[in-house]
Amino acid sequence: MTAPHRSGFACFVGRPNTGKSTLTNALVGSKVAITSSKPQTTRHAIRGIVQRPDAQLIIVDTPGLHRPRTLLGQRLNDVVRATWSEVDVVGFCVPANEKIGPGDRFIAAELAKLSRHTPIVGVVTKTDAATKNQIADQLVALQEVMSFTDLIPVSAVDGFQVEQLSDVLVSRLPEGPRLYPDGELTDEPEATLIAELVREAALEGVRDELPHSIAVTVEEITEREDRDDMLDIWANLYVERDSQKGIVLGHKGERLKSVGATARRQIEALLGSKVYLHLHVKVAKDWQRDPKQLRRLGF
Ligand SMILES: Nc1nc2c(ncn2[C@@H]2O[C@H](COP(=O)(O)OP(=O)(O)OP(=O)(O)O)[C@@H](O)[C@H]2O)c(=O)[nH]1
Repeated sequence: MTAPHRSGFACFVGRPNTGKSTLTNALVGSKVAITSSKPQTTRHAIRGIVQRPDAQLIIVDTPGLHRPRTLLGQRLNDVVRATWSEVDVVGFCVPANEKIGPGDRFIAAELAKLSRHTPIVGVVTKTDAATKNQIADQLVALQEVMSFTDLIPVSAVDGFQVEQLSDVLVSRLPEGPRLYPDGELTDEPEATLIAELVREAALEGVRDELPHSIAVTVEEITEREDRDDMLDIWANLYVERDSQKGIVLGHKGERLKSVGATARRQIEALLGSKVYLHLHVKVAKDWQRDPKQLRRLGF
């Protein structure tokens, strides 16, 4: 009897520089390609898809969890937690060659709340950069921070146990068919979050005039061909009536310009990349009362 096919979502969490991206690439097996096709099953950014004969493992991205200092910081943390609670398995990454610190403990405390519903796999990364004793000590130390369903040391650089990690993650997925067509590797950056940032900026100062009339869609995100540190983002800002369009645009479009500038700065902070924001205002008549429009706007 062959094993049932499994499919589902995983994400890696951990302090910056703990090797999450490199590990994702090692698991996926080739550089993550960017396609424009929008996944239907998740609103989160897809980092890569591990295609195996027996399983499809979709690795999603989360922005880092921070000690929140601002409302936006709290919002971002909410997004992170929402992602964690929607995946089938979480990998908590801690490098073998660095002492476990307060940053790791902060994340572990958050993850512990999740562990009743979601399996958490402890991943000791960068084993190639540590001695056998260091690795053993780190496994013990990590186990003392919180309890895991599995604990595994890996190296994305020399490939040590990458296959085994893939097996462990897959074993935690539910049975199910492929969710994406073969060969499709998708990377949808935080489109939902970007739309939220634009909406926030647009509502600043005019909340009373445009209570709930604004919706934002992110139509496309592309990398500039001639430079890899610049993203072009096309977003539409929908209002319900022509009169509201004037409010959003402001005198000679000045208001929209400043909304765009505010949103751009926040998006750049979020993505860690320079951004050119192409922002267009459109009227979608009475969209709040039109189910078809609502669906199109992501509600
Ligand atoms: N020696 C060694 N270095 C690694 C390994 N994996 C990642 N690195 C290095 O560690 C650094 C951080 O790796 P990333 O994969 O970018 O880490 P990350 O956790 O995704 O970082 P953030 O995006 O900042 O959260 C890079 O310089 C990598 O080359 C590994 O298995 N062994």
